[in-house]
Amino acid sequence: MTVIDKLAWLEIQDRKILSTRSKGKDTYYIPGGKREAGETDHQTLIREIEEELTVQLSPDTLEFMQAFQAQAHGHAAGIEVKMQCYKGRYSGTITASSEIEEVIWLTYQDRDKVSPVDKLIFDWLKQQDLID
Ligand SMILES: Nc1nc2c([nH]c(=O)n2[C@H]2C[C@H](O)[C@@H](COP(=O)(O)OP(=O)(O)OP(=O)(O)O)O2)c(=O)[nH]1
Repeated sequence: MTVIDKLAWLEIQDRKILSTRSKGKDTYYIPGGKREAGETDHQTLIREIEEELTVQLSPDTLEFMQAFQAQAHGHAAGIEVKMQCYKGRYSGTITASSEIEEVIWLTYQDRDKVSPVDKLIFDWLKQQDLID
């Protein structure tokens, strides 16, 4: 089985989770991306979050939360994505970069608008009473 190795940033404010939508897509993704050869979790996360949202994650504040795995959205059946999720503080102002069309704060009511792995994450956040 192929598993795509991704790091994701779980940023919750006012009991909503930060999500993004790429140009031309109709499904929301939690921000993050794929590891490049030799990168640590922290290096991948910091790079991807800066690329997508133009903010800088503070390395000392990054804290692993949980990993989730499911069918990768937009890929053939059997290709899965594993998202290792971290929380952490940031500096700067969250702004959509050129690759992102929309930045949005979602609640559990928006579960049908996110990818399969994000549905697992939404379920977990709801269970932990972290999102509305
Ligand atoms: N970042 C992110 N990726 C997700 C989420 N849910 C989900 O299925 N994915 C999937 C989309 C793809 O099927 C899979 C691998 O991404 P991809 O192969 O399209 O990677 P990419 O070129 O966009 O690379 P990258 O910028 O994310 O590093 O990750 C999510 O919530 N956030």
